[in-house]
Amino acid sequence: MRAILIGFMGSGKTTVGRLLAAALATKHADLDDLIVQRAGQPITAIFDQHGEAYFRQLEQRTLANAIHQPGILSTGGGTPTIDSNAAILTASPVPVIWLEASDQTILQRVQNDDQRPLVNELDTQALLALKQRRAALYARAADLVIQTDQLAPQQIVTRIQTWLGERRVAAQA
Ligand SMILES: Nc1ncnc2c1ncn2[C@@H]1O[C@H](COP(=O)(O)OP(=O)(O)O)[C@@H](O)[C@H]1O
Ligand SMILES: O=C(O)C1=C[C@@H](OP(=O)(O)O)[C@@H](O)[C@H](O)C1
Ligand SMILES: [Mg+2]
Repeated sequence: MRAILIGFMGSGKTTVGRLLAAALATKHADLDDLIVQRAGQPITAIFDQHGEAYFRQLEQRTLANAIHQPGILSTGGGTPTIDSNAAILTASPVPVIWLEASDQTILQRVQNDDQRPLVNELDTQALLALKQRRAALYARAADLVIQTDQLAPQQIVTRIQTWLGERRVAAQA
């Protein structure tokens, strides 16, 4: 992988990852899509029929495999909150980019989408409490943080490309 995107549900990992991969003319992998392929059922059905713990097992195995593939990886919002996943992210030389967004932005983006089991299950207060708890874990895993509230997806892509370019130059110096 050339870059890994992390952040809360609705922060734009899937959207930005796809655009970033296109801009870099490389592949895009979305961890949730890989899990759905592996399980043969949508995320909501995995949670309903097997529970979150089973989803997390699939997520861990899928991450361990995906990290060695080329391209851009968009994770799920819970990925870095599992210790073994955080260890994989930290051990890997691949840069980890945290897409940050305010509570208000996140709520606007996820509230009318029924494809996220945790959004369906938690009320607003509990969802925002989860976001707050996870922030420290995202911060620990991240090499770059981008505050995305005022940025369109393509602007975020440009920022990431600039940062990756600077990083490459610094590594060569
Ligand atoms: N920077 C942005 N500005 C406006 N809308 C965005 C932005 N990033 C993502 N979105 C929208 O927010 C929703 C959630 O984005 P998504 O990429 O699925 O997030 P994630 O994968 O982090 O859960 C989608 O409807 C997407 O179009
Ligand atoms: O935050 C989470 O625990 C989850 C986030 C989702 O991905 P997105 O962050 O892409 O919505 C998906 O992995 C699953 O619903 C669990
Ligand atoms: Mg996503």
